[in-house]
Amino acid sequence: MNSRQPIPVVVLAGFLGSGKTTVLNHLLGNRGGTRIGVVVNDFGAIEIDAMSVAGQVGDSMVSLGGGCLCCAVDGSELDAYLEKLAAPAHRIDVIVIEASGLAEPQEMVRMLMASENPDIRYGGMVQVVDAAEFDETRARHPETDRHLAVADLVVLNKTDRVDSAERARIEARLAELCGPGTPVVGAEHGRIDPELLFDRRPWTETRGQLSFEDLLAQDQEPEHDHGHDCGHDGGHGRCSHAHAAYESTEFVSEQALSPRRFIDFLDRRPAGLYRIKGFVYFGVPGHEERYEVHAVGRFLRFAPQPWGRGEARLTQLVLIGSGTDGAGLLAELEACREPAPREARPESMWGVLRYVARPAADRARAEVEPAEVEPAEAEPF
Ligand SMILES: Nc1nc2c(ncn2[C@@H]2O[C@H](COP(=O)(O)OP(=O)(O)OP(=O)(O)O)[C@@H](O)[C@H]2O)c(=O)[nH]1
Repeated sequence: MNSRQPIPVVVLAGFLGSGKTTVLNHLLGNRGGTRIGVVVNDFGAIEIDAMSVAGQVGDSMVSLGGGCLCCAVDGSELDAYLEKLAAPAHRIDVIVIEASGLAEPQEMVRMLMASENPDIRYGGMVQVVDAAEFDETRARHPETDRHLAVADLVVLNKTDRVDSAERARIEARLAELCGPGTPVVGAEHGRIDPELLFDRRPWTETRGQLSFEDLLAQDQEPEHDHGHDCGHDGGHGRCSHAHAAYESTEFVSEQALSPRRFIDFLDRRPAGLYRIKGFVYFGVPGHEERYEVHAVGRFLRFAPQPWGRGEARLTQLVLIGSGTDGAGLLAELEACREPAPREARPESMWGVLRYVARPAADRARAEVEPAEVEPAEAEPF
């Protein structure tokens, strides 16, 4: 069995100076043992300290050390660089593209969705917004509103530069401009929880030979020995970040979940629920695989995969959010349990299958807008 999963590619967009590079540097500096591939259009923009020890890998690609590779591209080269970054030898877990200057974010998303590269999959679009320049940016760049409408997650950055009344006004405006239920995460200096975008592995998982830089980073981040510092200790734990408070709710079920009820739950998920990850067992005849689920904001994907040999048929989910009602979410998930999955009709899977990435050939033909492939509502049947 080929255990290699396609690498998620997250698009980080936002207007000039909104803080994309700051967010990126924060993600790189707090990635735990996760190996990140970064695509930027200008190395100069990356300020991470590791650049000082960066080694050249060749072909405009540099190693940022400790599991990060970075390449600088223009739009036409993107596919080629994604292919290079996704090469198994690099063991990259997630790729982040800083979209500015490369292409319109929609174009980027379309390109990723049409990509024939089986080693990557589109992983959602994050739009960074400068709180202090909100009105000016919209006035100068009317396309901002279009970008916000297709974002899966919005980072309202530079919240230190506005007072609470102004922040509330911007958040209310964003709620109108963004797609229904799109989460808006406030941040100072781009400090968002990396877990909102990708899984952070424990250091030990990806550490082969310890490099000097690995040791240095571990020294600086002693809390990373469990892979993250969010106090995700099962149940409904509060995160201990000084900059933001996120809660993590975990759900495990030995019983299958009803696809219809689960899709209904996902369609109704509150905007404060920023991320869902894990896998689901539906057990519907013909669809007994392990369905990996990945949601970033409104972005939602399922990926069916075979179960490992002897692996228990379980559903295991982690839900990360802010201001979420953990007990309420668990109660809703409990209500999704299905005691008799084998009696379910195959059509009951349609709602789930709509979120499974289709083969590249189909995707290229479809020429769809992101909003159309991430419908907000389940199929009525
Ligand atoms: N006060 C304040 N400044 C910030 C914050 N985030 C970023 N900055 C500053 O804003 C400036 C622009 O940040 P960048 O991260 O370079 O923004 P960018 O979107 O990558 O910019 P371009 O690459 O030019 O599009 C830098 O001087 C940052 O230090 C924040 O939350 N608060």
